[in-house]
Amino acid sequence: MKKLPNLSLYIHIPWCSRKCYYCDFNSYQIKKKIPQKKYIENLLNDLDKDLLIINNRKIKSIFIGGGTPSLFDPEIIEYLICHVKKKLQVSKTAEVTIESNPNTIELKKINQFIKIGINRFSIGIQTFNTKILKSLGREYSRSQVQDLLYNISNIQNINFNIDIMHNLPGQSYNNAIYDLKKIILINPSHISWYELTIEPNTIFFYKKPKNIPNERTNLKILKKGKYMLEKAGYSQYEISSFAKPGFQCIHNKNYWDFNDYIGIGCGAHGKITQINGDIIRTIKNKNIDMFMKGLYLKKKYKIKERDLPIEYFINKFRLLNPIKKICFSSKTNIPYVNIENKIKIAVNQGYLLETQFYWTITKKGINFMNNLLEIFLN
Ligand SMILES: C[S@@+](CC[C@H](N)C(=O)[O-])C[C@H]1O[C@@H](n2cnc3c(N)ncnc32)[C@H](O)[C@@H]1O
Ligand SMILES: C[S@@+](CC[C@H](N)C(=O)[O-])C[C@H]1O[C@@H](n2cnc3c(N)ncnc32)[C@H](O)[C@@H]1O
Ligand code: SF4
Repeated sequence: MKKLPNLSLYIHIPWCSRKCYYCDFNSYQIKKKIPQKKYIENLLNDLDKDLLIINNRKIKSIFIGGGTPSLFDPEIIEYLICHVKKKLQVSKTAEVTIESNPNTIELKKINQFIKIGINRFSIGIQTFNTKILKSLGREYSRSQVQDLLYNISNIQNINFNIDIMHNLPGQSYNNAIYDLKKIILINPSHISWYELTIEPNTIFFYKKPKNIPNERTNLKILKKGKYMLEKAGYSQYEISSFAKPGFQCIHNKNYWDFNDYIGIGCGAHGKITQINGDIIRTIKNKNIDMFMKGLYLKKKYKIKERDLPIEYFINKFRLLNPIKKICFSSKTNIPYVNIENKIKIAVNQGYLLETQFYWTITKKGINFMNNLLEIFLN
């Protein structure tokens, strides 16, 4: 029987204390008390439906993302994890992440989460500059951030990630480098350094910030930032991800390696390969009220063969390292000859290097990723 790809579980919690102006993730500002228990029951029912298509496979990682899942009580998250483990075989060494931001988590909560089996924390800081934070629609006090980061970095052997952003409104070269310097001093095991993108359906899309750094400044920030991160022992293994040795994010890497994942919760998506080679995409309802009424599934379909190369490369190219050619066929079930011509075009245009066993993305390919990916559009 054909070996199926690794499988992970993504759990979406869609509430936030407020909605940031740049964010297009499926998240909603809390208006009344969150019906935590009711939502978790629905998550578990949603999972039951997906169990039918996963063939009893073992789960290698769990990611509780959002939104802001740390808004939930640890007892409720414990109930969730406990029941997930009854329904699925979760590997004993599974990475279990929870996302948080500084105004929804403190030392006591971190310790409670550790006790119930969370072994990776992801904290969204974005920037230390209060003025810039405000312009993003985010607010937390300086002492909240300082206390949290001091406390978490003093927990022995803790695995934690910090999200920060650059290319922010009003952010100078010095501001951006100062943020990175501060993060490096805190010494997290993982840093996600995102460039702000203006996404449709966000406040920034309708009211574009005027004072975003120009391209020259942004390139300077990127060059210096990467140098600082590498010098501090973080190696870049994905466009925006930097990790200390042994701390690459197993869950996110699973996506980029085009492996499988179950996605439960409002707006979550999943990708699940079947024994016959079909790759099934699931997309859950984004609307909380509909989800709570048991209308979990929005769409479920077999990914068309003609769409698989672009889906594969959108993920794989993010990892920047050489791609083993045989992996393409083993993950997509498409013979290599089907994409041979497109690869030739990408090589001729200088976006890819091809050797007997590998494809490697060039500097030009990284800088003009969209042009490279366009070649694989059918
Ligand atoms: C979905 S959020 C969840 C984390 C948590 N709610 C928080 O904001 O701290 C994950 C991360 O995505 C990044 N992000 C969200 N929107 C972005 C955008 N438009 N451009 C770049 N990064 C973005 C932010 O760094 C954020 O921390
Ligand atoms: C942008 S990444 C941030 C990861 C973080 N930097 C880390 O290293 O842990 C995480 C976000 O992606 C989104 N996400 C990930 N997997 C998803 C899925 N299967 N369905 C829907 N959203 C997903 C969620 O909004 C989640 O908060
Ligand atoms: S960035 Fe995080 S806190 Fe802000 S709206 Fe998005 S999910 Fe919520």
